[in-house]
Formats: sequence, structure tokens, C-alpha cells
Amino acid sequence: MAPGDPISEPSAPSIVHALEEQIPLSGIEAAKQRAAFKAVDDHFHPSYKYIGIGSGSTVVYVVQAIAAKGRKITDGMIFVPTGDQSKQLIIEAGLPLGSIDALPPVEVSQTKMGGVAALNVGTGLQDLGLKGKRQSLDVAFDGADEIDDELNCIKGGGACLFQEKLVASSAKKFIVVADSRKLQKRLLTKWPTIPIEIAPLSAPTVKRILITLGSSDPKIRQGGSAKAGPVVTDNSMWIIDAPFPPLCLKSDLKGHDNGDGEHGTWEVHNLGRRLKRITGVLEVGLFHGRNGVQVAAAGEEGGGQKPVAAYFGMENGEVEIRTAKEVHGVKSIP
Ligand SMILES: O=C(CO)[C@H](O)[C@H](O)COP(=O)(O)O
Repeated sequence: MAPGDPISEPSAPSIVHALEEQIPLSGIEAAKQRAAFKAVDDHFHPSYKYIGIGSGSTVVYVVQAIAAKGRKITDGMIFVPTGDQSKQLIIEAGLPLGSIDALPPVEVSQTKMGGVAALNVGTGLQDLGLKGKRQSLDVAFDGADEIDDELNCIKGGGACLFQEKLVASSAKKFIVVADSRKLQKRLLTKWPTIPIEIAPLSAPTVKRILITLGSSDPKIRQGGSAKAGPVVTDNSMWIIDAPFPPLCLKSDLKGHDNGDGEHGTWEVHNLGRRLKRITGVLEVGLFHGRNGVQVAAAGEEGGGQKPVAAYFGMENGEVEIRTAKEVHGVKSIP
């Protein structure tokens, strides 16, 4: 199958109707649930083997929707969490638990060179440049804190961003599920800060650099009443929440402004890359650049951060679906 070709798979039984049989939720929770069930209906297929499960309150409904498919379908799959919360969700739902660092090696692969099957034995892998190649996730579902017109996302509101990016960028397709509050034209419209996961020792230096880059008042996230002192992530790191002015898209830039912070404006991709270069930063809660389908179409492996589709539960009871646009003639949606 050529990259970008539509995937035709057997579809799982529809479960949207299952919502009606449950205790009704109200408002935002009901909107999240509708979006989650629709996203799972559209992007979860019985043929899949490896599924990424994100973190946060919306993903709870994603797991609910997947569990409702039945053990006959899910028992043959492996569910990969993005942190301790989603690990518990997976276990409690009775889904088989895996780990992102335990995905098995590719055994048989269609190479780019004419679709030749290559066995994962001896030097065969080396010869074909497949040494160390692991299975990708077929799909990963996650929530987000804000999503812009081009499906760039802010994530990390729940302090799980490093593992979330690891899982999202290991997936052939990454699907975001959220409620209507998260849908904004530009990032940092309603959501005020970019979460950044950092090594604790680097906190003062990172804060200082963020200020020089235009973040007025970056703060180390505190545990509040749940924990005295900084929030410690699943990776024993801290989170800095860095406010910036709303982020531009490339199409917003005018004249000499390259969106590199020099004129006070940052373009999403520029800022994401700049923040990642700071020593002490483990991961940045900006999901930007390419999506998994675009990365695969370029013949590369991993690294796609953006979703191929985002599902929003709207106030009027509908689910709005935003899909990635065609990039260089490659459709991003299977
Ligand atoms: O990035 C995240 C956790 O780090 C969450 O996915 C994000 O905060 C959305 O959470 P919720 O579904 O509760 O709104």
C-alpha cells in the first residue's frame, strides 16, 4: 500500500448507541464522552494490535468506549499508557497492558523497495536498514488543552507530556479528543501557558531563558493541597508553566517578522523547536510539525507529533471533527 492510500479495514461494531444505555452525564462531561465514543468508532479497528492511551479526564471515556467493544476484540491487543493514570485506566478496564519501551521488533516488514517482505532474522534486518526497528502503535488517543486551526496542540495540563509525546510520535495516527473549550484558532488563546517538563536542577536556568524568550512569568507548577512543593511527574521531573502571547501560524507572519520572537511574536513550530533546545528541558507541551502519516509518507520513522484528526464534543450535542489538511499532496487521514 502506498503512503497516503486509504486504509480499508473491517470495522468494529458501532457503540455510539451504548451511550444512551448509561447514566446520563451533563454538560462538558457529556460532550467529552460523545467525542470520545465517536473518535473510537472512527479510528479503532479490530485489526489493530497496539493502541496508545493518553492521560486526562477525556481519555477516561476513550477507554470506556474501547472496553465496550468487548474482550473478544480487545484481548488480542496491547494498550500502551502515557503515564501512571492511563496505566491504571487500562488495568481497571481489563485491557491488556503494554509499555512503550517493550514494543516488539518488526518481524516481517514491507520495505520501501518494492514491497519486498523482509524476515527479522540474522543480518537480514541490518541489510535492509531495519535493525532495531520496533512495531509502531496503530493508533493513539489522547486529550489536549488547546488545539489550533492547523491541529497544533498544547498538552501537559495533567503533567504527563513527555510520555504523551513519546506515545503520540510512535503512532501511525494520533487522534485528539476534547470538548469545545479546547478548540481555538490559535494556541494560547484561552489556555494561558505552555507546560514544559524539566529536570529539577535546571529550574532556575530554564526559567531565566524563558524570560529572555518573552515568557513574562514562568512558574514551577505546585502540587497545591494535593502535595506540598512542586508537582513531580511520572518521570521524576518538574513542570514549568510558561505564559507567552498567542502563537502565530506561518500564514499570520507579515513583513520582516519571522515569528522567531524577535518582534515579540512566536510562530508555533519556531517556539517549539527553540524551547526543546534549552538544556534541562525533557519535553515541551507543544505538539507541532508533522503528523504520523506525513512522517511515514516521507519514508521516515516516528516523530510525528500532531494529530491526524481532532474530535470536539460541542455544546449543541454534536461532535465536530477537524482533520489534517493535505500536505505536499499527501492526505493525512486514512
Ligand atoms: O495533556 C494532558 C495531560 O498532561 C491531557 O491530555 C490534557 O491536559 C487534557 O486533559 P483533559 O482531558 O482532562 O481536559
